[in-house]
Amino acid sequence: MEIKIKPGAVKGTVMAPASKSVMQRACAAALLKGGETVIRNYGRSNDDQAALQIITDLGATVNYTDDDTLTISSAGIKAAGSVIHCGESGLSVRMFTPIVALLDRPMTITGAGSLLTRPMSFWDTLLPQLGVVAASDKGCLPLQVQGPLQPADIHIDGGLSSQFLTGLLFAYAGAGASGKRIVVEGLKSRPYVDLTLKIMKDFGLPAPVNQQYESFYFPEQYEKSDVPRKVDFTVEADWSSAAMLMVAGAIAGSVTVKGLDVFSEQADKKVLEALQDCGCHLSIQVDEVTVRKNNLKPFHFDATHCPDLFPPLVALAACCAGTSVIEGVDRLVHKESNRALTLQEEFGKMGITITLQDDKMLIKGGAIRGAVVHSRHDHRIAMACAVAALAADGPVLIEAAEAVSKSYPRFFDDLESLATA
Ligand SMILES: O=C(O)C1=C[C@@H](OP(=O)(O)O)[C@@H](O)[C@H](O)C1
Ligand SMILES: C=C(OP(=O)(O)O)C(=O)O
Repeated sequence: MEIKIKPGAVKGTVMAPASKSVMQRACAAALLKGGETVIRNYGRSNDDQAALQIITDLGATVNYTDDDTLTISSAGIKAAGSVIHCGESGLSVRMFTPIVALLDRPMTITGAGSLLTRPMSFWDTLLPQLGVVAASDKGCLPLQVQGPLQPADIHIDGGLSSQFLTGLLFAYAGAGASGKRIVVEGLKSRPYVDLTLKIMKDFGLPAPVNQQYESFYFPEQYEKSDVPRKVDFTVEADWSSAAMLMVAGAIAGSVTVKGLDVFSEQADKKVLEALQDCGCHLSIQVDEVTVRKNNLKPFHFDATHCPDLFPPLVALAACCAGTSVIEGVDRLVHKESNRALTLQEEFGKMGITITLQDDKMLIKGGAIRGAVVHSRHDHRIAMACAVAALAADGPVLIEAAEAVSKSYPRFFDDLESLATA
C-alpha cells in the first residue's frame, strides 16, 4: 500500500491506541493466572492479535464481549497443536518461548516477516540450563523446544533485549519458582521490565524482587496476593504511538493526545523530556498531553532504555534549527529493520542528513524535501516519515505503508483527522 502525505498544518485531538506492550503482557498474565480475565480497551494491532492467537493455541478461550472488551478464560497451559505462531512480534516470541517451554511436549515456535531474521540464539544456550531441549535455526526462527522448564539460578546478558528477561520472569512465575535468582548483566530497556513486574502484580502472579536491575529474586515464600481470581484489567494508552502524534503537533500545529497515563511505567513516556528540551509548547494533564509548534531548537537525548523513540525523535530533530544528538544507536540493529540505517537512508531521501558516530545519532535539522520513501516494512519508519512529511516542501509518498498495522492500524486515519486543509 502506498500513502501520500501532503505537507500542511495539523490541529485537533486524538485518542491514543492501546499499548501493545501492555496488551501482550496482559495476554500472557491472563493465560498463566488461570480463571477469567476481563480486558478493557483491548489492543487491535497485528502484534496484539498474534498474542491473542498464541494464548488461544495454548488453551485459553477469548470471547469478545463488546466493542471495547474481551474476556480470556484459562485453565492453565495446554496445547492442542504443536506449532505456535508469533506473527511479526519480537515481544511475543521472546515472552512466550519460555512459557511454551513449560509444556512437557515438543513444540515449534515460528513467526513471519522481519521476525524470521531477528536473533533468538539466546534460547539455545539458556533454555538447556532450565532443563529444556532447545534448538533454533542457526540463531533464528523456527525454534524447537521441549520442556518442562524448571526454574534455576541463572546468569543472563540483558544487553541485546529486555524481552528475554520478560519471558523468563513470566515463565518462572508460571512454574512456581521459589528461592531462585536471575542475575542480569547490562540490562537495557529497563522500564519494559518495570512494566512486566507491574503487570505480574496486577494479575496476582508471584513477582520477583528487583535488586537494582542486576538480579531478580523469587523468594521462597510469597505474601499471599489479595488480587481476586477474576481480574478486570484496562489496557493503558500507548506512549510509543502517542509520541508520533505529539511530534506532529510540535512540528506542524497543535495536537492533543488523550487517554495517556502520565504515571505510566511505559518507557516512551520519556518523549516528554525531548519535547520539553526542544522548546515546543507543552501542556501535560493527568490523562492528556497537548503539544504546539514553536521555534524548535536542537536537543540531546539518551534513548538507550527507550529505543522505540528514535523514529519519532528523528522526525522532530529534522525540524530543529541545528544538530540534535540521540544516544543508544546500538539498540536499533535488531528491530523490525536495522533502524539506524533505515532512518539514515529514508530521511536522506527527504534531504535530512543523519550521521552515525559510535553509539550516537546526529540529525542535522533542515529543509525537508518531498520524496518517495519506503517503510522498509518497519511500522515506526513509516510513521516517522509520515510525520516529517507534514513539514516537507512537497508530498511524501510512503511505500509499504501498511507496516503501521504492526502497532497502530489507525495511524493514517488519525493523522488525516488532524489535517486542517
Ligand atoms: O517489552 C516490550 O514490550 C518491548 C521492549 C523493547 O524491546 P528491547 O527490550 O528489545 O529493547 C521495545 O523496543 C519493543 O518495542 C517492546
Ligand atoms: C521493536 C518493536 O517491537 P517488537 O520487538 O515487539 O517486535 C517495536 O514495536 O518497535
